[in-house]
Amino acid sequence: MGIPEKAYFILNPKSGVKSSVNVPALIEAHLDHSRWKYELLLTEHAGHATQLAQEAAAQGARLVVAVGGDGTVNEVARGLLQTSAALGILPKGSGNGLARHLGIPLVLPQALALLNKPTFGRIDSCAINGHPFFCTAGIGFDGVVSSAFANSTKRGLSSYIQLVVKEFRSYQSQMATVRVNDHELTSDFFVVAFANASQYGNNAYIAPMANIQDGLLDVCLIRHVGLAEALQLGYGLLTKQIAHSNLAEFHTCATVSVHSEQPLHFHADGEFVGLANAFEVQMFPTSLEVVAPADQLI
Ligand SMILES: Nc1ncnc2c1ncn2[C@@H]1O[C@H](COP(=O)(O)OP(=O)(O)OP(=O)(O)O)[C@@H](O)[C@H]1O
Repeated sequence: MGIPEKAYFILNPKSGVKSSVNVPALIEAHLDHSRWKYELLLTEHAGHATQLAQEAAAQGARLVVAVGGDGTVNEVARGLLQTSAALGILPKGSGNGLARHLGIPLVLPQALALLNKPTFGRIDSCAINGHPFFCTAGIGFDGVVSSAFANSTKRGLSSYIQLVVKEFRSYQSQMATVRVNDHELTSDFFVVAFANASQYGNNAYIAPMANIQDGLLDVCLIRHVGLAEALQLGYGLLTKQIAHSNLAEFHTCATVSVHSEQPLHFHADGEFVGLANAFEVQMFPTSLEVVAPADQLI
C-alpha cells in the first residue's frame, strides 16, 4: 500500500439546509485513512475558502474538497486553478449544481467512498468579467434573483421559488446586444445564461446538452416573457426540455460579449456579482482537475 496523500476539506458551516449533519464525524468515519492524510478547515467568512484552497495547494495537497454548495465549490475551485491539486466535492448546499452535473453522490458517505477510490479528470472553467465560474453564470432575471437571494435569510427550495415568483412580478426585461459567433442579436432579454455545466442546481437544466469538457460555452438566450411563458420555461427547466422550447435559443462558442444601455444584474455560480453594462465571458478549456465518477469523465 502507498503512502497516504494530502487532502484538505474546506467546510462552509453556513451552507445548506441540513445543518444537523455532523460532517467532521462523517469524514473521520468514512474516509480511507490509508489513502488520504487529511485536514479539516472551516471557513470564517465569504471568500475565505479561496484563500484556504490556495494555501492547501501550496502545502502540497493532492486533493482539496469543497464541503458546501455551489458558492463554496466556486471559491475553492478558483483557488485551485493553475495548481496541481484536484477539486473534490462533498455536496452540502441547497442546489449542488456542479456536484449533480458531475454525478457526485449527494449522500455524503457515498461521496466519501468516491474520494477513497478517486478517478481524476479535467473540466473547463469560465469567467464573466473576470469572475470565475464552473457551473453557470447569467445576466438579467437570474442575476436579479441571485441578488434577492443574497439579501434573504431564508434558504431551501420552497423559499427560493417564492422569491422567484415575487421578483418576476416586478421584473422589466432590458434591451441588450449579444455578440456570439460573429452574430449580433439585439432584443429585450429576460435572461442571457452561460452554461459550462448543464444545470443551475436542484436539477433545473438551463442547457441540458452542455458538456463540461468540450471547451465550449452553451449560451441560452431567453427573450421577454409573460407569465404563461415563464411557467412553460420553469417546466422546461425541471423536465430537461428547455432546448425543445421555442422560448429559448442556444449557441455554443468559446467567447461571448453582451452590451446594454441600462446596467444589468449578473451572477457567477448563483452568487450575485454586481451590475454592469458590458460583459465578456471567456472559456478556459480543461483548466481544473476534479474527482468524479469514472463514467462521467472522458
Ligand atoms: N463562515 C462563513 N460565514 C458566512 N458566510 C460564509 C462563510 N463561509 C462561506 N460563506 C459564504 O456562504 C455563501 C453560501 O455558500 P454555498 O453556496 O456553499 O451554500 P448554499 O447557498 O447553501 O448552497 P447552494 O449554492 O448549492 O444553493 C457563499 O457565498 C460563501 O461565500
